[in-house]
Amino acid sequence: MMLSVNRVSGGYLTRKIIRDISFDLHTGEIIGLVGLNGAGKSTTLRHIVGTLKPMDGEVTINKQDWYSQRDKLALIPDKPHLYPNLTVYEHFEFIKRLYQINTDDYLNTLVDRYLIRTHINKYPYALSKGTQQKVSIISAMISSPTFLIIDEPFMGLDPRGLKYFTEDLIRLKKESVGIILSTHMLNIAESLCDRIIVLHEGHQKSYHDIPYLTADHLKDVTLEDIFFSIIEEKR
Ligand SMILES: Nc1ncnc2c1ncn2[C@@H]1O[C@H](COP(=O)(O)OP(=O)(O)OP(=O)(O)O)[C@@H](O)[C@H]1O
Repeated sequence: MMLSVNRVSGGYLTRKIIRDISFDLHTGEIIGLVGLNGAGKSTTLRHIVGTLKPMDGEVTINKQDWYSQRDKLALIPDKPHLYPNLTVYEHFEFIKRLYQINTDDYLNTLVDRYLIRTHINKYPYALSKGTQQKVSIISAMISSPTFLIIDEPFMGLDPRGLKYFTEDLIRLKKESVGIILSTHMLNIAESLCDRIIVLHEGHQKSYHDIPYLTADHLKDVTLEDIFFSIIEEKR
């Protein structure tokens, strides 16, 4: 199965932020999206999950319109969007009903893995930022998406959460989930991703396979070196 971003341009009202973005995401691969603050990473992801409609171009899943395929997508946003009037338990129940999930096995595994059990009856206001982020991660994972779209997930996580989340991304990739990961952590992007897109001022500046980045002629070059050479080109 393939998610295709075909020459997508878009932004907010009349303000165009991203221009002519194109790539294909296959199931079982992780694409990293990196760029400076304001480069347009979140805006790109919003076009993929359908929060924003492209001004030009289109997003398709298996060549079908995004709308008909939207249940195959899940988003982990950079800031968790939790409902203030629902407890953690009620959030998970809501997702279970929405996606008609009949078993708690996977949910229970994740709740223990991310140490959420003691918070299960709390409302979002009583949760730390990192715990809210974990609730958002679990909510996205239990919906068993074909494509998981992730916006800068690492910032609020403690070292243990970071380790388990990174391992979960590798597991999901093995289970044939296609993942887009927007992040500022270039070392994590380099180790986890199959391909990297560098976005700069709304333009897709580089789109490389990790095998290309680690090929002989670039063997002493890191993603960080490539990143800086791209973003400082014009200065
Ligand atoms: N809701 C919005 N309404 C209007 N403009 C917005 C909105 N969200 C973002 N922008 C603008 O779009 C541009 C790109 O922002 P975006 O959040 O996509 O960047 P980013 O690469 O994700 O940055 P960061 O790394 O800081 O998260 C910025 O100039 C920002 O001001």
